[in-house]
Amino acid sequence: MESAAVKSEGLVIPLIDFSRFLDGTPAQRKETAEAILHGFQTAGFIYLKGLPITSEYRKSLFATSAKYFRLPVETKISHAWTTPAANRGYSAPGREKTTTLLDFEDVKKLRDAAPDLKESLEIGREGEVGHPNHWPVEEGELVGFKETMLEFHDKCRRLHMEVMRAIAVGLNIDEHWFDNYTDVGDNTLRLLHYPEVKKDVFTINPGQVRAGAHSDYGSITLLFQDSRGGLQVQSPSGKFVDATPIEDTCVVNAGDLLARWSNDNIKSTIHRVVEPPAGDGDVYPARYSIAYFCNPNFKSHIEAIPSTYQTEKDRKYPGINSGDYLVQRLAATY
Ligand SMILES: O=C(O)CCC(=O)C(=O)O
Ligand SMILES: [Fe+2]
Repeated sequence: MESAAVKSEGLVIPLIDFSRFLDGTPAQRKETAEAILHGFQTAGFIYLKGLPITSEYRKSLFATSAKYFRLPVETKISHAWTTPAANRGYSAPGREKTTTLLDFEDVKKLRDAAPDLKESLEIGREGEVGHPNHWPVEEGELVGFKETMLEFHDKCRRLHMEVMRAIAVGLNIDEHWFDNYTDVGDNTLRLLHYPEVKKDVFTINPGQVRAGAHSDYGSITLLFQDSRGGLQVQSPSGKFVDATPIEDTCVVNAGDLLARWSNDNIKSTIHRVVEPPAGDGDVYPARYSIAYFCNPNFKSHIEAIPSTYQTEKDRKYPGINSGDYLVQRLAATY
């Protein structure tokens, strides 16, 4: 059943057992779908447990990610991130600055003052014409890397479709309404590594964070975090609240395009990553997370979902192409 994973400063993030949607009775499915929609409408964030992802699988995935980040930086740079349209490859520390600013020059200033302390690898849909993934060479510890990541990409593609089905049930529209918008899997798997860092880096520069405050761009994000902590979500009053790691759960948050698609019925909430709770010693240990950014198929035309408005004049936004919207958002932050 449902309980609160986070409850602070007016922010309530529910913890929901997704197996009750996937395998439950019709009544359990409906109840779970309503809880999920309610979480997205109020916090913009939920935690899901009971996922078809075992803890062994998850451990092995994080171990594979850590092996990738152990590669020498020159090797990683050889398959670097290139353009917003491709959105694939390696980003070295300081490359991307996540922010709520939309102007490239404003973002640049902020990045120069307090670069994000993270590195990442973006993996897009394998086979997207014109945009090959930038795979590391498979040798040594990295043998099997591509297969592991593509398998996980597909598991998450299915999970995205199921979460959108839950949203549809919650909204009282056809359960499969979103299927034609989510089946292609134009989603991005992002491995993230926040390297070990001296504690005084944060005290010397009070603006320093591991990842700057931002909202995500797409439909939903599936976020798998390790046990370190540091993720924070903005409360209705503007305070940042810890979204503490809970074993074997996935944090799911709605993105800006889903907020727009739902006529602002669903919230895309600002979040960031700061230093974890202080432990002993003069360094904060490394943190790993794996984010899967889900999007409506890039070819989709996004217009207010039925049931999220009453009359034509209640529609807040004109229609927009999903792929164009996302590329425009990515272009500001790199
Ligand atoms: O690493 C995390 O926990 C959050 C990362 C994130 O919000 C992002 O990459 O959009
Ligand atoms: Fe994010």
